[in-house]
Amino acid sequence: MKIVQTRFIASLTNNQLTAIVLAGGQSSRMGEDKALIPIQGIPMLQRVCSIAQACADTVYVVTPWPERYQHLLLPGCQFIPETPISPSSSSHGPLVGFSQGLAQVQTDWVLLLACDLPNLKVEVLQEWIARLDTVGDDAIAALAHHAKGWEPLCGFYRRRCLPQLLEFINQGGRSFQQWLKQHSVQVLPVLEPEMLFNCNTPEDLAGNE
Ligand SMILES: Nc1nc2c(ncn2[C@@H]2O[C@H](COP(=O)(O)OP(=O)(O)OP(=O)(O)O)[C@@H](O)[C@H]2O)c(=O)[nH]1
Ligand SMILES: [Mg+2]
Repeated sequence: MKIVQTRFIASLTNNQLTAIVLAGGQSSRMGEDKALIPIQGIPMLQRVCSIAQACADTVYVVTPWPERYQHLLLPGCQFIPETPISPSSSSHGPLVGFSQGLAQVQTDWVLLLACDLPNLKVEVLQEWIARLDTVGDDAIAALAHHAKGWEPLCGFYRRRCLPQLLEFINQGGRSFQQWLKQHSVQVLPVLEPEMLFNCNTPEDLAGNE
């Protein structure tokens, strides 16, 4: 008798994961809005959204400027217009933007992506997604790690971390690294570090062409 062993890998399907793309930074180092800069003819925000769509059925773009990006929104992607948390702050940073996106999420896990990641690879993200079911219950996130800390804007968060996140923000916290230090986070393996390349300056842009 032949015994066939099937290796069953439990994995989330696209409708069990939401993606949030952040597009609300000042781009002060770049000197122009990074989200709109074309890489191989496609604006960075649009590139990231199409990768996000390959991973999740629901894709939100959190931004204070939906009108600015309306023309490049892919069908199926939705804006979450960001609101200032204090009248004096024009930009409150990615952590607050993320919290406003997370508040709309219905799935257990969220893929969070910055809009300035021109080298993302769907296959690597899919591989990470396949691991999410094995992440310990105590972990609020699953992220890549490097010498300077976590890679917070290309990784996964549990929806249920929202109350802790809001508490941190209400106490004045604005740093992902500081927030993550307070919690258990699962490390994701980085086999292709170039996919995390972050395009912040004109030199980064020139080097990536
Ligand atoms: N929604 C939202 N996204 C933000 C905010 N601040 C930064 N981001 C996004 O977070 C990601 C990482 O931003 P950074 O590269 O650190 O910085 P930046 O503010 O865009 O640019 P710099 O001014 O050069 O630091 C990018 O996708 C930004 O668009 C914010 O206040 N709201
Ligand atoms: Mg950046």
